[in-house]
Amino acid sequence: MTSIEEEVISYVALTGDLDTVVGQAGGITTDHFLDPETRKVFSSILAFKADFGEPPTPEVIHRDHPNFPFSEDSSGPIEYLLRELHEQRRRTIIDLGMGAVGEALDRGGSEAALPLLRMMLAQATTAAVGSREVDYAATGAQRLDVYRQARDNPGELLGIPTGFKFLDAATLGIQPQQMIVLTGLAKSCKTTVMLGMTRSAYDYGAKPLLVSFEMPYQEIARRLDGFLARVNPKKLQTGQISAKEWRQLEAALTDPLGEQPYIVTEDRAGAMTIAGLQTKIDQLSPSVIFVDGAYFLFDEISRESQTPIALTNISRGLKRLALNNDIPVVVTTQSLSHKVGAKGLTVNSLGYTSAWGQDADLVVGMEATDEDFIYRMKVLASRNAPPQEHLISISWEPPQFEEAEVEADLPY
Ligand SMILES: Nc1ncnc2c1ncn2[C@@H]1O[C@H](COP(=O)(O)OP(=O)(O)OP(=O)(O)O)[C@@H](O)[C@H]1O
Repeated sequence: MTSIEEEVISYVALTGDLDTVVGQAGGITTDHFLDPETRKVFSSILAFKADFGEPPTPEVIHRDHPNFPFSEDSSGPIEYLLRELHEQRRRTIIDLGMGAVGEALDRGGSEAALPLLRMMLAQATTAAVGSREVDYAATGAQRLDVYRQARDNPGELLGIPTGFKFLDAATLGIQPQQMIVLTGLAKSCKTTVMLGMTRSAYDYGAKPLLVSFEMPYQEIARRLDGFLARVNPKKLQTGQISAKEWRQLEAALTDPLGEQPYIVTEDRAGAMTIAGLQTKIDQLSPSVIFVDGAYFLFDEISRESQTPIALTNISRGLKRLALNNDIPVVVTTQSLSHKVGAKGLTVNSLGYTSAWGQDADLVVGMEATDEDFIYRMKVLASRNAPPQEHLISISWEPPQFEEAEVEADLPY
């Protein structure tokens, strides 16, 4: 079996892409290679690139290091491999540091141990994924490229479409590192809207992972199937389905939905904490994660759930998940009816903690209106759009979303 270090070297040699590994995003140096043999190979790749402007081919590496085991099979995408390398290095720093701190403590007491402990902590923190520094002063040209791209394609979506034109126009899509909070009172169609977003993400080519603390898988699948086949999900349960609807259902479900997986986890116990969600992300590599009923998550720090401190830590933890994994995190959480005043749902309606409003890049509220099936979708808070609202109809016979006309210029 090849190691992660060998897989990274194989990736560079086979694709010629060294920039992803050693560039700002990858942040890998020879220090990340703990095995002396692979470290030697990686050093020689860097030296080759410095001399000739490009990384060596597998043939060149093979000539200098005949025993190096190239592997075309990789245990995950390059982003995963790089994160594993960072993790491996941080573990080693902590492991060695703890040993040294323990020895110092035995010999010279806390006074001797403390400086070592601080040093180990500083090293482990700077080696952390996501703590890579950027030289703002030197990178204007790179940002200019990004701005030029935006100027040449005005209004183009920057992320995954939500399935709602109103939201897409306001946000330009759900982007990596963002945390999006969908809120509302009980039964305000939060889950239904989130399921709509998961489908939109899937159709766009994203690989969603859905964790629901609100609904069992069968019910989620029925609701998704209902919207897909345009048959009321209730009928799929009762069996009272017409011949025409059955044909629609068959046409919708006989073939796989698409090429990539759409994963729903039933392992709620395993996904109950931020660390549990991180493990799921590590195992399943989704490109976007949806958590339905995030207020049910258990906070490992306070060892509580649904208390103000627990919810604050969970909100912070979810945002960290988005940042560290470079994926969008979309969650639903309930608002409190006694926090809904004359203005209706606001960002303060989330209750218990102000963390959701502070940590989220976008807070979307769903509010029932006096009219059946008509809901107000509100941008309650957004880092890059003003508060605004829009009427959405969610009907069930057949199931469909309909939006009032969107006046803004749409990106598509
Ligand atoms: N098959 C159906 N036909 C008609 N109405 C339905 C159907 N399924 C759900 N609804 C309505 O949709 C609303 C619930 O939607 P949803 O579960 O998305 O809300 P929610 O805000 O996520 O609820 P919760 O408080 O459980 O988190 C309810 O008003 C319910 O009556």
